[in-house]
Amino acid sequence: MNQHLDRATAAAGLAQTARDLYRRGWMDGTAGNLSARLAEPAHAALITASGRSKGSLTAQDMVAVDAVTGQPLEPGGPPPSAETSIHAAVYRTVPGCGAVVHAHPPHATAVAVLAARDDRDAVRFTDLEVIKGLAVPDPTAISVPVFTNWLDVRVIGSDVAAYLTTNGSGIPPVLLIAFHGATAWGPTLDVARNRLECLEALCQLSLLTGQYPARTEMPIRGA
Ligand SMILES: CSCCC(=O)C(=O)COP(=O)(O)O
Ligand SMILES: [Zn+2]
Repeated sequence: MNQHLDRATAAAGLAQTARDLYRRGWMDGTAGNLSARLAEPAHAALITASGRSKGSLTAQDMVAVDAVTGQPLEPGGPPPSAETSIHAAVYRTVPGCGAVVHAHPPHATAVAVLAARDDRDAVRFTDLEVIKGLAVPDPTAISVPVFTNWLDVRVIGSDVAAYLTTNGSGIPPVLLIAFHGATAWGPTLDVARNRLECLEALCQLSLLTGQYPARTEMPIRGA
């Protein structure tokens, strides 16, 4: 089933989701960006404009971009998110992806900081029930990749695309960016947001229990 949305529905859903995540403290100080695929034109997605407070977005704060390249489709409008290339990397490599959600949730971001300090490129979570919310074949353990927070965001996008292409299906639909935040995706905006919530819950529980996630034993990077 094609779950891609008309522009008004997509804009309303993105603004509502951004308000919700902002109120939770996951999008402070203009942090975060959200996108959803549009039913038309083909290959289009609507993404939040760059640098806006995510607590008070309106339909005018959404930008249509080519979902595969990330290029704006309506020149002269507001600039799309500075992190559009990461969204495009997910859309072009994950079949059926309808939405991407990026935020700076405190516990996920803390784990991304700790992992980077330990020079890890992935963190492993085991046993926690909430893993089941990530739609993975084996819910007893997952490895979540941690990407370098390159100043040139296009390089992060390239790294994400290479990882998703190499590792294919069966990997968790979430990632961490070192010293930065977390991203999740799914067939719909609600599913992508739920998955981001599951990742934040995993990170929170791991930190609360003193079980900072174990080093993954799997080489998960394609490159
Ligand atoms: C103060 S947040 C720095 C940029 C960032 O990480 C982010 O998520 C928001 O970037 P955008 O261009 O989408 O507003
Ligand atoms: Zn960010």
